[in-house]
Amino acid sequence: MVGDAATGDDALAWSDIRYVVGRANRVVLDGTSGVARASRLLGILGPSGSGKTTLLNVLAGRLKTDGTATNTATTTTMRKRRARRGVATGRVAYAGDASGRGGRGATPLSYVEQDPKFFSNLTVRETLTLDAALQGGDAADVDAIIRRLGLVACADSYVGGDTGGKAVRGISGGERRRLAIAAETLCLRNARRRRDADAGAGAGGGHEARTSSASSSSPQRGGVILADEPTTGLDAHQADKIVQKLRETAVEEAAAVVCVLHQPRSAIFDTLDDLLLLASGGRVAYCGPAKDALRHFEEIGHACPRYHNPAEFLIDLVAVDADGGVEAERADVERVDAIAEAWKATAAAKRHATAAAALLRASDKATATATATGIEPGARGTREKDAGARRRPPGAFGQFKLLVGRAFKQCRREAWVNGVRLVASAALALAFGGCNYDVGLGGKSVKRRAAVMMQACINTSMLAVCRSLNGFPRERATVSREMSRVSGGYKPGPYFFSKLLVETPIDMIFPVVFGGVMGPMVGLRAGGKKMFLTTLALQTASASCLGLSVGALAPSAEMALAIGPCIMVLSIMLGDESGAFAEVPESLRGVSNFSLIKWAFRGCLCSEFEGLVFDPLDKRGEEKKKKNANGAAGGIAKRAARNAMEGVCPRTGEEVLEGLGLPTSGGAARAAKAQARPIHCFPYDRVGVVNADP
Ligand SMILES: Nc1ncnc2c1ncn2[C@@H]1O[C@H](COP(=O)(O)OP(=O)(O)OP(=O)(O)O)[C@@H](O)[C@H]1O
Repeated sequence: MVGDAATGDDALAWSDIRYVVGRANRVVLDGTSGVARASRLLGILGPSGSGKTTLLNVLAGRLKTDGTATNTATTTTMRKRRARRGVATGRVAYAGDASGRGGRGATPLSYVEQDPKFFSNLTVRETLTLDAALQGGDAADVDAIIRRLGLVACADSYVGGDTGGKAVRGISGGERRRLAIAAETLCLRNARRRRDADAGAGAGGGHEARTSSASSSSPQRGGVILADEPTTGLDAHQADKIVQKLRETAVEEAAAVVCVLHQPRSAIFDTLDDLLLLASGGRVAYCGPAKDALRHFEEIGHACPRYHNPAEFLIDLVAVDADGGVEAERADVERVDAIAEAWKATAAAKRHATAAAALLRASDKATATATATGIEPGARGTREKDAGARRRPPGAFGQFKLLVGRAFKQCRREAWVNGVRLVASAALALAFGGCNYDVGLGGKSVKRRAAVMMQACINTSMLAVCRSLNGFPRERATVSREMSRVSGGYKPGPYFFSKLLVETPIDMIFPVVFGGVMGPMVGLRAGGKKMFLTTLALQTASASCLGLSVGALAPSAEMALAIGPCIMVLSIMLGDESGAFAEVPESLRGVSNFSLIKWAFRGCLCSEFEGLVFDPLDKRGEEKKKKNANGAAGGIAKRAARNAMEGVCPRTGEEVLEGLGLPTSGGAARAAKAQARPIHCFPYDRVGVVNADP
């Protein structure tokens, strides 16, 4: 029978997948069933909007299924309710995974993204070597995979792109896709290796129990690779090459490779082992060997005209054209209905409809046998063969070390960016210093010193927040792909701390340069310089933490860039606890502890005024002040500070601090401690305290 090939090597089966969306309950997938087999390349084809990507997401476990069997009574209301929660109904079963909910379970599974993102300033080889190290894999695999995927010529070129580093020209689009396949194959290989080396865990052993003889004789093979539109945007030659490589990978790894394809040309269609044709409305029109597809459609009255591209013919055949008028649309719907019904009547379709349940039963049975005999499934022959592959993926500290290495490499290769930042910091300091040149020690200098401190705090934190808000969301897609990998996926902690350890000290240099140049120009107290610069440096670290947290918690880069500045403005509004510039209402005093500016400003004021002795006869800066005064002096101070602002010269800085309600000794050190707190307790997993009360 057409489409009913050998059944002993099903690696993945799904049955009766149904998914509806929106208030109108639009059906995206309508009872879709099928199988993917080990060592074969299955192409999913269909008109635009037929649900190809949605189905791939279901197979990947990105869109969960509820695990209901084909004939389980599920009411329409239940289905709708689940759809509203973003859950599809039906079953997805991987060989070796008994859950039926489409999760990856113990089955090695890799997903090749449509637009794969990598760290732009690592080379192809470095990218794969780091992946292998994170997965506890064999470095020799990297060279083999580079050769297999035809990446030898570009192995030492930067990956390029604008994510995860500076925007650089790198490898071509085709090479990038092949790199993605290489990375995911490596991941699959290491996941399998670990599963097989983990004789005790053995949940994936069902795979060997059921898959081909090649797979059982070599524990290093098997698994599933899913690829979403890997040829989109490539020229015909590159697209051919990608599909060819996917097929080679399926054979070499004995893996089931499933890919969504858009309008493939004949050569690509010929490369496919199996074909799943989805009709408009998410129904299956065909699922079986690609070479038998045209015969099946000929048998039901739809012969492919000579010299037509079979892929285009089939896609057109199952498409409903809503723009061609009512009659044409009705004819299309009737044709597609007939094709879907004809497929349902085939023996292959009936087998597919129950294949997922069979796969789950087989997994259950393998697990039960293993429990009864004490021999773990998949353990057969693996201990001896895989003795050298027992290396475990590194733990959190090992991951941290590897990620620090990458962060360091990135920073080294972006040295020119830091050079520009250094020059910009010095230039900004000159501008600040020029505007507030030599404020002197007279009464008027109190206000000007306070203003300089506030401006320095705002400038420092804004620069640090903007940098991490701009940088991190660009890395995020790459990082979340790496984190979610079935093998070598790391936790957020090692990643964030590696960034903080490498990037923050570099970031701290710029405020120190800024303060170091600006301070003497303004005439800030020399004795307070060390604490002033420390405060600015800590301020940068706190602001970077805030930027990274917002970047991690916001769902998109755009939202992060919208939220970050709002938090900064609030921080500025609530940052002046002393009331030197703006009164913070009593009811908001508690909230002001979360202000990024508050502790930095307090630290700067304390470091500047503690130990400062004023000179009432010093009139430096006053003439200029009169010109600029504009009558604004009235609102900026209170108590003794107000007197000082109005020209009544205090004797010491402590008097000013007392007037502002700040500690007269040790205040800067305590503020620094408060600033450092969010760096110790980096809140990467929640939006929370940014600056805590000391
Ligand atoms: N969560 C969702 N909410 C609303 N509509 C959705 C959702 N998921 C999928 N759809 C709709 O379901 C249909 C199928 O989407 P899908 O991306 O799977 O199609 P496709 O066959 O891959 O299309 P294309 O070939 O154009 O990429 C589309 O019309 C899409 O808009």
